[in-house]
Amino acid sequence: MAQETMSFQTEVKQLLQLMIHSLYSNKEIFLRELVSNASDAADKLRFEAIADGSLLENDPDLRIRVTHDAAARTITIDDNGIGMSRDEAIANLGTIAKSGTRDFFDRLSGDQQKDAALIGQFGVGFYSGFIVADRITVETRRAGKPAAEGVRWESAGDGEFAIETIERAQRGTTITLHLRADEDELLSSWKLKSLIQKYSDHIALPILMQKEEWDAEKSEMVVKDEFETVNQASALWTRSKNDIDAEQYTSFYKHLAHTQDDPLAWTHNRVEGRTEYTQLLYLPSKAPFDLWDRSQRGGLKLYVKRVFIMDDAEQLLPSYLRFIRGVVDSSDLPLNVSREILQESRDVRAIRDGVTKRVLSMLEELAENEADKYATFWGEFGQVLKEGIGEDNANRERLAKLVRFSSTHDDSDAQKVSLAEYVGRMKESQTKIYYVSADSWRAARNSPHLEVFRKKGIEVLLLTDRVDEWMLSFLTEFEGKPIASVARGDLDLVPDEAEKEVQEQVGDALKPLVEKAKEVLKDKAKDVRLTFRLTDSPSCLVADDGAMSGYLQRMLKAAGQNAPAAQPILEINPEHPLVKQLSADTPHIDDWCHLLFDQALLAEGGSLEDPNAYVRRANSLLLAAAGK
Ligand SMILES: Nc1ncnc2c1ncn2[C@@H]1O[C@H](COP(=O)(O)OP(=O)(O)OP(=O)(O)O)[C@@H](O)[C@H]1O
Repeated sequence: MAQETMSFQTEVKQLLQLMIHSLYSNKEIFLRELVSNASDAADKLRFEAIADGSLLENDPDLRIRVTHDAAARTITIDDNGIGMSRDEAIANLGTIAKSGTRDFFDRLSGDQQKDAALIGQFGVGFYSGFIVADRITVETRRAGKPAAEGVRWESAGDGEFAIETIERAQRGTTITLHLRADEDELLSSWKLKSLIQKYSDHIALPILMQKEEWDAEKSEMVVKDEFETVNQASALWTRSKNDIDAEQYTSFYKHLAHTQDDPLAWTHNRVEGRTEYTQLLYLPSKAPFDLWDRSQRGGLKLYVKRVFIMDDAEQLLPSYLRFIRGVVDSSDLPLNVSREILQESRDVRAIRDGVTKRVLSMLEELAENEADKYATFWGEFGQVLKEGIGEDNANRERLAKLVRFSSTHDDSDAQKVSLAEYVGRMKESQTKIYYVSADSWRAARNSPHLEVFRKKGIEVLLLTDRVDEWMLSFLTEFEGKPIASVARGDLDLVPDEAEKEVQEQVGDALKPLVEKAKEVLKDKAKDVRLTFRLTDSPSCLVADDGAMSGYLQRMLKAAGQNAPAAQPILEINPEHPLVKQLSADTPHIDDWCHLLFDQALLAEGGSLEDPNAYVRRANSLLLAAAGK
């Protein structure tokens, strides 16, 4: 077929512009990206060859070759992997197939380091070749297709590419980079080798380069025809821990997670017994952009006896650990395992339990020994881990120890306090762990419900994450201490004798006022009672024991769910100067009662059903106070 010229998808054009101009300081990544694609292509072939051995033709030893030609000023990356058909080449090298393209552009920050990290996450690796090349030629043939169905693709990265059918004996893909004028530095075996060792050492496939030898006569290095392997070429996780240094672990992680960031921690071990597997699990230091999308696949790469089977094997991890990256290599699963089979398999369940335990141990160790790193982890992934309290019955207790809160103890919005620490600081007479929830840290901290706790010096946890209330519906106690909302039910803060006496007297005196308020507010409040939990506020709302707090009701409503409407209880502070002015027959007492209720609702972040009525009442009371 004759040569055809086609246009890149608009996004590719934009991406190329961006790549060439803003990633220049990171240009070395091109080799890592192209080698990584070649390695993926070999994995795909090995996988397809399980079902159809003939795909390997007469060339079963998979490898990558990296060569350069100083005279032609080219670098070539050649693999004998799966290759591409004409249609695949057009689709893969002319568009950005992944749906996240728009997201990619939305997320560009202008910061070169950060943008470079995004490139990997969004799978636009191939185009990075254009950072150093002003023309790229790809010659390829899909495994299983005849030699006559080879393909040549070529582009100068300027908006168009040419494609034609060629005769190609060799299966797989050869990518030739025609270097830009100022990239001569790359035309050196030493340079290329050091880049491979820096970025691609962990690739399980041999990466071959031509040998070079010193020629005394010419007094220069000469390139031989013979090839040698320049990387370790064994899957990192199959090697013994003692033979792997931190840098190798880190570089493998970067390859796996498509990121430039170092991991926070990792754990690597072989599990023996009824189900045998090797696991290498990493804790990232940064949350990916799609962490909140629970439908997003996430998880581990699955290998069976070193053969790559699938990415994102989500069955190997519970969803609340979806931020973990890593590899599981099983000795027991069949090579032709599918996602459906994974769901059913007992071995997979055993692996999933094992992986979960391992991750929890890693987190426990971090929390115990490396507080700074644990704080980083918590900041990035704490909210996701909290989902585990609801989802993972078996590990709930372990997870409860890992959860961190902000609290009135250190008066900071950083979530640093563990339940164990809280319990350690509990007052002698205190029987419960107290918390308050609100939309923001500031609102929680200023909640009227906290007033009595401040007075008594009792610590209260400040909950502001959306998952918190949901989580606590599963976590009702810790080390035998009930966890209780300060806004729900009766507080069991035992008053001392003197307080009790005063309370009884005041209670009797204000009975008529309380009865009046009950009657006036019968459509709004389930009950009205006096409270001694407030100092600075005249009133507050509490939920009945067992009922949902106002905050949770509002949250569910905002999420479009039907929250059962439960009326709150209005509590009035008899010590407040405003309340002290009131009695059942104060003029406008109905308006005063509504005002006490509406103010309490506003103070806890709620919204009024009839704001107009509130304004009218407040104004008429202000006018009355002004004597008008
Ligand atoms: N050497 C190769 N052999 C076969 N197919 C390839 C090769 N290089 C690239 N491709 C195909 O082109 C596609 C696009 O490659 P590109 O590097 O841009 O993104 P990706 O590999 O899908 O994503 P990521 O870089 O995140 O892994 C690949 O998914 C693959 O299908």
